Amino acid sequence: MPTQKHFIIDFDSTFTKVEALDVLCTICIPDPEQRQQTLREIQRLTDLGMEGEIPLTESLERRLALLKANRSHLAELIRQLHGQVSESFKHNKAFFDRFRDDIYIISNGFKEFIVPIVQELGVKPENVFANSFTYDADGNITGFDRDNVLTQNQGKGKQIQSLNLPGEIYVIGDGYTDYEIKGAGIADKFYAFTENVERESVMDKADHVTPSLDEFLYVNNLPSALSYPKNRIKVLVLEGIHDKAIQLFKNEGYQVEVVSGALEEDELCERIHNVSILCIRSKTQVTAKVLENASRLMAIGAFCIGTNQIDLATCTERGIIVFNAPYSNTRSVVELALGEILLLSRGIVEKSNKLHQGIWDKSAAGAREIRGKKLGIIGYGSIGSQLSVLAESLGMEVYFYDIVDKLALGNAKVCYSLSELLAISDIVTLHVDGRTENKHLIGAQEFEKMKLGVLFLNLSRGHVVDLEALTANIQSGKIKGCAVDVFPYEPKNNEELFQSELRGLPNTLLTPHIGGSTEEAQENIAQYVPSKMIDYINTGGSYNSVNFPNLQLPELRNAHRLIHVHRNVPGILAKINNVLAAHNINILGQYLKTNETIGYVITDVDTSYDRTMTRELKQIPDTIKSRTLY
Ligand SMILES: NC(=O)c1ccc[n+]([C@@H]2O[C@H](COP(=O)([O-])OP(=O)(O)OC[C@H]3O[C@@H](n4cnc5c(N)ncnc54)[C@H](O)[C@@H]3O)[C@@H](O)[C@H]2O)c1
Ligand SMILES: O=C(O)CC[C@@H](O)C(=O)O
Repeated sequence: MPTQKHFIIDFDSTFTKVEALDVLCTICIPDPEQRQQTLREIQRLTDLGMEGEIPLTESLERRLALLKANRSHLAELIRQLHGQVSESFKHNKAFFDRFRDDIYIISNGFKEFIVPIVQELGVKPENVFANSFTYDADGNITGFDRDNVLTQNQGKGKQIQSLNLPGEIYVIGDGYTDYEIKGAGIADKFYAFTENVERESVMDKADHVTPSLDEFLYVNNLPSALSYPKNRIKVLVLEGIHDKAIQLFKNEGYQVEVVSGALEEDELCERIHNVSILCIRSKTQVTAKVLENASRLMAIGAFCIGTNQIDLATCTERGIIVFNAPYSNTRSVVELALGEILLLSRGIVEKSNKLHQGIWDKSAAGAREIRGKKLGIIGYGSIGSQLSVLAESLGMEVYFYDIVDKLALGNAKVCYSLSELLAISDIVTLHVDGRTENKHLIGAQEFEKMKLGVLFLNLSRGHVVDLEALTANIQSGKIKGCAVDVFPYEPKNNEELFQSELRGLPNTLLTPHIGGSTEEAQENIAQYVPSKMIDYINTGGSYNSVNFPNLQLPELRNAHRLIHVHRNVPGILAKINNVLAAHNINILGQYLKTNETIGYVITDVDTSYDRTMTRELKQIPDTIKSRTLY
């Protein structure tokens, strides 16, 4: 017969996100300034009591004296506390139902407000042990019932002892008085609960730090609302990604580690072992070697457009999904390109540099309007085509070349070869993607084909242009003005020196890969990419991923979802269904999509089944990854 388990749960900052007396303070002190002052003092006294610095009775006495609360305030307090139950408690109602008889709330708070709140999750009122207020004739709260054992030193332990509970006792709480129960040898295990507050002195003493009730249930093999505790999902965020992304991951309950710059291959290999989600921009190279070290990696987010820095083929073979932000910074790049075209046409770099040296060079020589000039766009994708529209609206004549048939927007004219475009354009601007075949797409021969005095821009990828040839053509005067935002090697952070043959060349605008670096774009990206990754973790949805077959999935309701990624070989779907049939499992919905490398099958099933089935799914030959969601 399994040993009976009893669960002792603290109330303030554990069952609820807040300390009830803090909330009471905001209700019963009307003057804002006095309220703030009192609140600060109350919080200080709470911490002193919770960390074991002063006796809890003293902390309680001093807080109540400051509050000057009345019985009439309690209804509003209870109303507000109803909305403050800890998230992981709320979604684990099934645990509270199943262990109704074995769950106890033992708190140094007050029964008057604890009972109505914990009853919401089905805790029995007779299993709540807490203090009670004392009142005067006008209903003012004067103190607390001194005969209650909870007012004594080690009161919680004494209370539990008096219950004579057979079996194992587990305590979950955030305060020193919760640890004391275990310290006095009355409980078997103490779990420091950190979903709402983290107290080092309490965490140090815990058998296990539990950032949520899900984690507690997971480590104790108890029924949980989630298939996997979110706090076990580690996110590594590199390259100065916008804070909004970090916040979104934290809100989900993930553990987030942030590094401001990029990491070299060996460093990344070291740090990626326990990482489930990797977030990068354009600098970090995610190589096959990195991926070999990433046994837990589920998803990579490229917080940019380009994904050429990621070994996509290996990611796919390993069942690692990749997302990017294909449109979030398009407008920013287009605006920079346009601004640079205007500045270069007027020779503003030279003029500005000279004036900084005190040289007044007021002349129109070589300065041109962009109206009526021929703009040649190489790569007519999201950026190229948007630039085409804006450039036309400024009166430019637009030509474009793309290796794929593209619909010309407005009056833009298609060129059928790169040579044709190079020969016709007054300004050449590069907006191709970073595929390896595009290395040195523009070199000596291509510069040769351009007009004398051409303006040249590269805001796509560094390796697309042969820099030696570019330098020679700027020095010779063939290129009259040039703007470069991307380089074959880019510093990994703002501390590293930028070395390039382009430094110091005339009428050459150099920018540190900031085409997409506007606050608007970075914020958009930081919203878009995490939302895709979180959706993939929570539902299996792969819509708009770079390398997975794209599946948009219905919400999971009263079902478990089996996610299976496998090599794209014949017969896997049949094998999955054979396993399910052998276990007599009812399929509620099934979705399959494949690409050249992998198949992606999602199966929603009834929730009661023999859990050994999931092991059998993993053992199907050619399985890459398999997980269950609920
Ligand atoms: N500087 C920055 O900060 C910044 C910001 C965003 C994007 N980018 C880069 O800009 C480039 C374009 O981005 P996008 O969103 O428009 O990409 P996109 O994929 O929408 O468009 C790229 C286009 O280039 C075409 N193409 C590829 N190779 C070609 C070739 N050899 N000749 C002609 N056409 C070719 C493709 O067919 C496609 O139409 C990418 O390299 C991206 O990484 C840079
Ligand atoms: O922000 C970055 O690092 C890259 C920006 C840009 O090159 C992109 O691919 O979106």
